[in-house]
Amino acid sequence: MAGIRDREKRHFPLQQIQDVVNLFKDQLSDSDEPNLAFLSIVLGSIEHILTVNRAVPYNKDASKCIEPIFPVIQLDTIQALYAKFVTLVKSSVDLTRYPGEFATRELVKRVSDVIWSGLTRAYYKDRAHLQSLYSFLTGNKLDCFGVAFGVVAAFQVLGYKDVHLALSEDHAWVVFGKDLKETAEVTWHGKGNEDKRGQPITVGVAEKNWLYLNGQPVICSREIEVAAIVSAINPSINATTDSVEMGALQQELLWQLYDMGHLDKYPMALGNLGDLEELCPTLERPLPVQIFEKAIESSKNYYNEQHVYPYTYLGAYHCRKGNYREAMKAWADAASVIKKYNYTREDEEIYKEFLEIANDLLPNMMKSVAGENASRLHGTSILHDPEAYANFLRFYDGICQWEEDSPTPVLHITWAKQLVFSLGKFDPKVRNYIDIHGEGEEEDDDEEDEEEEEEEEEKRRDLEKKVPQKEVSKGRKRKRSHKNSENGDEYETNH
Ligand SMILES: CC1(C)CN=C(N2CCN(c3ncnc4sc(C(F)(F)C(F)(F)F)cc34)CC2)S1
Repeated sequence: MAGIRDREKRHFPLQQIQDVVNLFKDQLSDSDEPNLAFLSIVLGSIEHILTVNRAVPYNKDASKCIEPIFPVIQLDTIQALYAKFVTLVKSSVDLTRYPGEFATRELVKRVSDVIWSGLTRAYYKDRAHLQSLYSFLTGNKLDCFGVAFGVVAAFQVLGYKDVHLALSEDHAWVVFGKDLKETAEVTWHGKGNEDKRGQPITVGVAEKNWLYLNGQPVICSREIEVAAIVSAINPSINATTDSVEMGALQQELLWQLYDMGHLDKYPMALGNLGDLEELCPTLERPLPVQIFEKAIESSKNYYNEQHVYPYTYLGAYHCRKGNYREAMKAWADAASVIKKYNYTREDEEIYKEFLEIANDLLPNMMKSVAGENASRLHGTSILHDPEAYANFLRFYDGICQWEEDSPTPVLHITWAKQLVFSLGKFDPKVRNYIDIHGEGEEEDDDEEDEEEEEEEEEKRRDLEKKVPQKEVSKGRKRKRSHKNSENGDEYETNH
C-alpha cells in the first residue's frame, strides 16, 4: 500500500464537511484502492473533536447545543498517526516468512494478535467512539468491529489484496485466500464468550445461525469497507445529544457511497441512512421508507433474504410515525426471517429486538389504538383489520418457529402475558375474515368448531381479567453504533 501521497495531501487542511466528502470521493474513484487506515484515522479524529473532546462547550440548559465550527484537521496530525500504524504493523510481521500472494491462516492470526496486543487490558468494550484506528492509536481501545477492521487495514498496509471484512448483523470476521474461500475469526463477540480468533467459520457453525447469517454475511470489497467505517461513525455526544456536524458528515458520505453503488450490497448501511434521513431529510433524495425498502431488496437480491434488520429498521420507523398497519407487516416479515434460524446463546442482540417489539412496542401500539375512539367506532383501526390480525399471528408464529429445535428457549411468561394482552385487543370479528389453514389442511367449518372457538374466547377473556398488565416501558434506547449497550459493563477480554 503506497503511503500518504500528494493525492491525499492536497485535500488538507480539512476545514469543512465538503472537504471530507471530496477526499472520500477522490479515494473511492482512484484507480488504486482507498486507503482504509488513513480514512479511519481521519474520521476518528473528526469524531473525537466533535463528540468526545468538544473544543466549544455546548450550553446544557438550552435545547440546542452551540455547534463548534467544523474542526480544522491538519495533515501532520493524520500523517503521524498513519506512520505509527504502518510502523506497528510492518515491524510486527516478518513478511519473508510469508512469501505467497495470498494470506495464510497463520498470518491472519498473527496480525490479529498484533492488533489485540495493542489494546489496553481492561476497558468498557461497548463504549461509543471505539470503532476507529484513531481510537486504537491514541487510546489503545477498539470495540469488536474496530478490531476486525484494524486487521483488514493492517493487511492492506502489508500489501495483501485478498483479506476482506465479513459482516453479519452482530459480528465481524475476515475472509481471505484465493477466491476468498477461507474465513477466520479475528475479534471477540459479546460478553463472557471465549474469543475464537484464528478459527474458521465452518458451514456447521454458520448453518441456521443468526450470528453468521446462515452463511450470507456482507463480504466487503475495499469500497464496502469504506462504507462500513462511514456507517460506524457515531455522532452521539451523550445519551441525549448528537453532534449535528458529525451526523451531517455521515449522511453526506453515505449519499456519496450510495451514488457510487457501494451501499447496494450493504442493507444495514442503507438502514442507517434511512434513520439519518428521518432526522434530517435531504432535498430531492429518496424518502426513508424508500431507503428501507432498498435495504430489504438488497437482502432479497444478494443474501437470500436471510437478514432481519432491514425489516426491523422499517418496522421501527413506521411505529414511530404511527403507521401501525405497516409496522405490523414489517415485524411479521422480520419474524418470517428469524423463524428459519435456531436461537443460540450468542444471539442476545436479535432476541432483545424481538423482545422489545413483542413486549413493549406492540402492546403500546394496541393500547394507543384501543384508546382512539374515532377509528374504533368506524372500524378503521387495525383492531378491525383482518390483514393486521393476520400479520400479528404471523409475527408470533415466526417467533414460535424460531424457538422450535433451538438449544435455547425464547419464550417465557412475559411473552405469553403480552401476547394475551395484544391479542385480546383485536375485535373478535376479525377472525371470521382470515384464512389461517396451512397448506393441505381440510376446510372444517362444522358446528363444534364454532363452540370450540367460543370456549377459547371465554378462556381468553378470563385469562385477561386475571392477568394484571404491568406498565411497559417507553422502549429500549435504539441502537446507534455498531456496538451499543445501555450499561457498557466492563469485562476482561483475555488478552
Ligand atoms: C434496526 C436496528 C435495531 C437499528 N440499528 C441497528 N444497527 C445499527 C448499526 N449496525 C451496523 N451498521 C452497519 N454495519 C454494521 S456491521 C455490524 C456488526 F457486524 F455487527 C459488527 F461489525 F460486528 F458490529 C453492525 C453494523 C448494527 C445494527 S439494527
